[in-house]
Amino acid sequence: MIELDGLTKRFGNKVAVDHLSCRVRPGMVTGFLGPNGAGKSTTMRMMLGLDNPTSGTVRIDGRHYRDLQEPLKHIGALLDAKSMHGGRSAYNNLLCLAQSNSIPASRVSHVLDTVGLSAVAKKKSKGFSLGMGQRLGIAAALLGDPEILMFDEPVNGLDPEGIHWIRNLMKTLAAEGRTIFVSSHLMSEMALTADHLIVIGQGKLLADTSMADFIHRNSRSFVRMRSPEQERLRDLLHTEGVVAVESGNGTLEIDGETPERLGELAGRHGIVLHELSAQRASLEEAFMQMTAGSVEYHAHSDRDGAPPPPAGPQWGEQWNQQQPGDTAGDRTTGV
Ligand SMILES: Nc1ncnc2c1ncn2[C@@H]1O[C@H](COP(=O)(O)OP(=O)(O)OP(=O)(O)O)[C@@H](O)[C@H]1O
Repeated sequence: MIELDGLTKRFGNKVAVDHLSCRVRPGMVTGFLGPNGAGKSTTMRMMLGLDNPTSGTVRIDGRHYRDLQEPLKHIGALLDAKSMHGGRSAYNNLLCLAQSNSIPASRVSHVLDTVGLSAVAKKKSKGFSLGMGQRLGIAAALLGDPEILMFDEPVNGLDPEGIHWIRNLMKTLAAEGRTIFVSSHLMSEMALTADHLIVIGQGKLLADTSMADFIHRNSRSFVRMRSPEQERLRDLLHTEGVVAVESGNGTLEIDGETPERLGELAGRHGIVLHELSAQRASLEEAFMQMTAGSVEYHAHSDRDGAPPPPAGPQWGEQWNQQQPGDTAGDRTTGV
């Protein structure tokens, strides 16, 4: 378990992490989300004792990182894949780490095998591709067989096979009861990997909840219907008090109803349907919805001449408006 209590980090006037309090629990993959500059890397660096908090605390299994003896046996991390000594072989890089934490040399070969780098174990790591460097960083994280693992953008540079592999590795490690904490900007990948999400914006905690709950609260779900007898269908829905909105291409969108009820209704009146589908937003859409208009760093296209987006709601505002009552262990915090 990783415990953050009032964790705060200032760089001069810049508050990178702002009174962050949350728990990263064992037995699941917890995704760490936030737009560029939200404070994710700074938070992870403080967890590993690489940055000192301005105030607040972070504990690894109840202890400060600096108080852990042989820390690689408690927490393994992939933060910067380029942090390896380029002039050393993959094997020797890992051997040095192993020796500094009293880890038997046999683990080096074991983790190189796990990440698929055995064939290049004797090659200098400066010649490694981005993906190979990423695998070596993951091997280092696994070296001490720790109960807690932290990965910052682990799929960066990996090919599709590598992405599939790291996804399954994280799920397997979580199923063994370990604490897995992972950041990524790849929402589609995060949606497939994480069970739980911690979301921050401008250094503050915005959401600490299950993946399903996050998507449910931050996205619209509706039923889409299409029929060659659209007039009859519209009349029927109107008569039944169902509000349908036309969305172009002859489709109707209906909020607050189930496909089962609408399908049965159409069936009872002999109306042919060409489409009846439940529409649920993706994690990416839910994330964009939550962060709309409040991201710190926007890109603008010069070519389309579009003006910058209007000032939207602040981070987490929409989230806070949608609080029907938290479930145990799940919560959100206002900005
Ligand atoms: N050493 C530093 N000195 C000054 N400012 C810093 C330093 N490290 C981070 N910051 C600032 O703190 C804020 C948070 O940065 P951080 O790298 O933690 O964000 P992030 O969520 O990891 O971003 P990204 O998704 O782009 O990697 C940013 O505004 C960044 O410019």
